Amino acid sequence: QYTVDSARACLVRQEDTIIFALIERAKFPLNSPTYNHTFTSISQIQGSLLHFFIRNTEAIQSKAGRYTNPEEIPFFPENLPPSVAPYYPSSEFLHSAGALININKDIWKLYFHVLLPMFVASGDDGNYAQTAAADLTLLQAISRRIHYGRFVAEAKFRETPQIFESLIRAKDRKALMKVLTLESIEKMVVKRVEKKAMVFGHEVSLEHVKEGTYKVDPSVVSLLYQKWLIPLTKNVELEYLLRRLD
Ligand SMILES: O=C(O)C(=O)C[C@]1(C(=O)O)C=C[C@@H](O)C=C1
Repeated sequence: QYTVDSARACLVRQEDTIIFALIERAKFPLNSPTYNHTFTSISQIQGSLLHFFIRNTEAIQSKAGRYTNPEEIPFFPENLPPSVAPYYPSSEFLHSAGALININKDIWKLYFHVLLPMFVASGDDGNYAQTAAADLTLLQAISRRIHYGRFVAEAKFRETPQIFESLIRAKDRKALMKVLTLESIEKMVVKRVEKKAMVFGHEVSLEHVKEGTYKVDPSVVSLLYQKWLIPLTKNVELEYLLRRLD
């Protein structure tokens, strides 16, 4: 079962996943042909190599059961094949109306237009398939983190329903956002991810740990959390709560 504390612990663990995924994507330059809709001339591939890669990977993952887990949300939910994996009964923690919140289209646009240019170098090294794979891993990690706001919100609601119910009925977004916001925790998250990016991103050899060079810029990681990941998680929390009494 989820509690506010266990949900927070999960967000902390997801930081590791996101930072390693950032490091893996930052290994490659922008590699813009990956995203070019006219680059692939093979008739089997329609659209960009990235679209081809992600649609097909999501189809396989869907068959293998990835999206039977409510923590996972696909980027292309249209026409996904059903899971063929054995059914595993999971407890239904989320309220059904809010469980369906999906802001992956916004995350997609944000990722390619704003985030990616912040932490990859310009250039082209020809590793387009590897680039698409690294993008998908990172997009999935970011999407899971932001949509995890549904679980955080449900846990908060269950701990103190009396605080939330009247605000939800009044659709008082401003007051709800105020209750959901804990500035001290946000500051801690932003500082911690910067530190993790330093620790995980060091060049390590047997002789020494090289100071001052990082595989992904720690200040970019903290900015990413401060400006986008935390605010979007809070938006998901808010939208979830607004549907909580439906
Ligand atoms: O820890 C919480 O209470 C959350 O709601 C998560 C989170 C975050 O995104 O990290 C979001 C809002 C709070 O202001 C603090 C942190």
